[in-house]
Amino acid sequence: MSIILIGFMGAGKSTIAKLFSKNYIDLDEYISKKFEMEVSEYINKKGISSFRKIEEESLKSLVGKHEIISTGGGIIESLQNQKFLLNENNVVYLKADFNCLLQRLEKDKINRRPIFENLVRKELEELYYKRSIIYEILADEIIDTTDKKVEEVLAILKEFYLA
Ligand SMILES: Nc1ncnc2c1ncn2[C@@H]1O[C@H](COP(=O)(O)OP(=O)(O)OP(=O)(O)O)[C@@H](O)[C@H]1O
Ligand SMILES: O=C(O)C1=C[C@@H](O)[C@@H](O)[C@H](O)C1
Ligand SMILES: [Mg+2]
Repeated sequence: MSIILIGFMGAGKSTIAKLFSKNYIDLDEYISKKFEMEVSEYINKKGISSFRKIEEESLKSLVGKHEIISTGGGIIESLQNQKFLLNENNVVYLKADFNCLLQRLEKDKINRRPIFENLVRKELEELYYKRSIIYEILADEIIDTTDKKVEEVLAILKEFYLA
């Protein structure tokens, strides 16, 4: 079994997965290593549809092989992935208020996110609300990370799965 973390950009999926288990895989990192370029570069060069296809193949091939998987925020843009995630039993939605996510994303100088960088605030907010409904439907567990430290979120996840 694999725990699969879903949620909007900045929810902390990659951060939490790395801390939860050595046997983690981050989909963005996996794709980046496989194609020897940053995800942002891949999207800019090959387009978002191509990236979504790669995400679909990667998710399917990695589930079951790692204790925890952190997905990219847009994993649920694919209907195929939505169906796939609906059939999985350990999908955890890391959620947070829009303003909280915005603050985290603005502070994060390490990761580049074309979807975040290329949208104005209103567009990003619309995307957030559109996606939030889908994350909720697909989730088996939901952790609200708003105003929670990384360590607190990690402790809640461990309570669910390691207690
Ligand atoms: N609970 C938290 N409190 C404060 N900052 C956080 C928290 N979780 C993550 N962060 C910070 O927010 C930024 C984004 O985190 P992270 O890259 O883990 O998000 P993500 O969900 O993987 O996003 P993406 O969908 O783009 O991959 C990082 O700088 C991280 O340190
Ligand atoms: O929310 C999104 O659509 C994305 C989130 C990131 O994790 C990356 O997967 C990429 O930048 C796209
Ligand atoms: Mg991530």
